[in-house]
Amino acid sequence: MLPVTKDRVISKMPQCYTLESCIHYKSEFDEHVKRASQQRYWGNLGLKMSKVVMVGDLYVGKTSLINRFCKNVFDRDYKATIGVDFEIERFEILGIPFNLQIWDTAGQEKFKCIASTYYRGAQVIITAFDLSDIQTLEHTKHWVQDALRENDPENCSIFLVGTKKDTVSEAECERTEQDAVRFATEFNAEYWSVSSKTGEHVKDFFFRVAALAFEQSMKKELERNRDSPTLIGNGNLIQLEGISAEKKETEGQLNTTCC
Ligand SMILES: Nc1nc2c(ncn2[C@@H]2O[C@H](COP(=O)(O)OP(=O)(O)OP(=O)(O)O)[C@@H](O)[C@H]2O)c(=O)[nH]1
Repeated sequence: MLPVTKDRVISKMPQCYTLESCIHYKSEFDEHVKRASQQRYWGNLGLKMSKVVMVGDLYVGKTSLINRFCKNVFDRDYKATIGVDFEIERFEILGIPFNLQIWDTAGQEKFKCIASTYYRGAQVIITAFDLSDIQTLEHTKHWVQDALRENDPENCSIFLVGTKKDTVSEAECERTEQDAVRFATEFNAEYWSVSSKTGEHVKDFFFRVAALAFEQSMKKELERNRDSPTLIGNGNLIQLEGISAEKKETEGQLNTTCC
């Protein structure tokens, strides 16, 4: 099993990728897992939700991918996304509730300016292309650039997803994947191929997204906690006979001056 790293490109999705294994194989994670058992420790962390934005050309299957995962449905009729839409999907990782807020954005040019206002604050950017339409792959670069413009690249995980796997032959898929992996390497993304129609790889893909987002948000919290040393009380909190210690001290100083 391959270790989980942000910058590794998966040319072929390992079938055995599960949320548990993703987490388990991160060596750095062991330390966190131990601490996770200390409920008080986790109780102090604000691990709740990560924002995911899905971008890509119109008709590549962004809405279908989200609907397959969140509602387990597939609609063969095309209904263009107008502006944006979102779903919240709940996970429990290491016993900790963790949500993904998945934003579906419109691929149509006329809605792009509305959709792009929702890119901000994303921890995960998913850029989708149609495996049967190579042009849509070429456009992913621009979609990622646009999404990154609104975010800190250091804090974003990027996924490149080839959709409609059921519509291409094995050979055609492999040919396109060679280009896709090249693109993914260029923008430091993980590559996956899925079919919303059959459901192939869809669940594993979103589990992987959740695992990475969770790990990212946990690391951020740990760093934040490390930077701010625990303060046990302060002048305003420790009360001496109804007057704060800080106030007493000030008064004491005043008194000393007077006498
Ligand atoms: N065969 C097949 N068709 C798919 C798949 N995913 C999506 N489609 C079809 O492709 C068309 C476009 O899908 P959407 O999910 O609406 O595409 P979109 O990227 O959200 O489009 P915009 O909202 O305009 O940006 C629809 O007719 C879907 O039924 C798939 O995995 N296999």
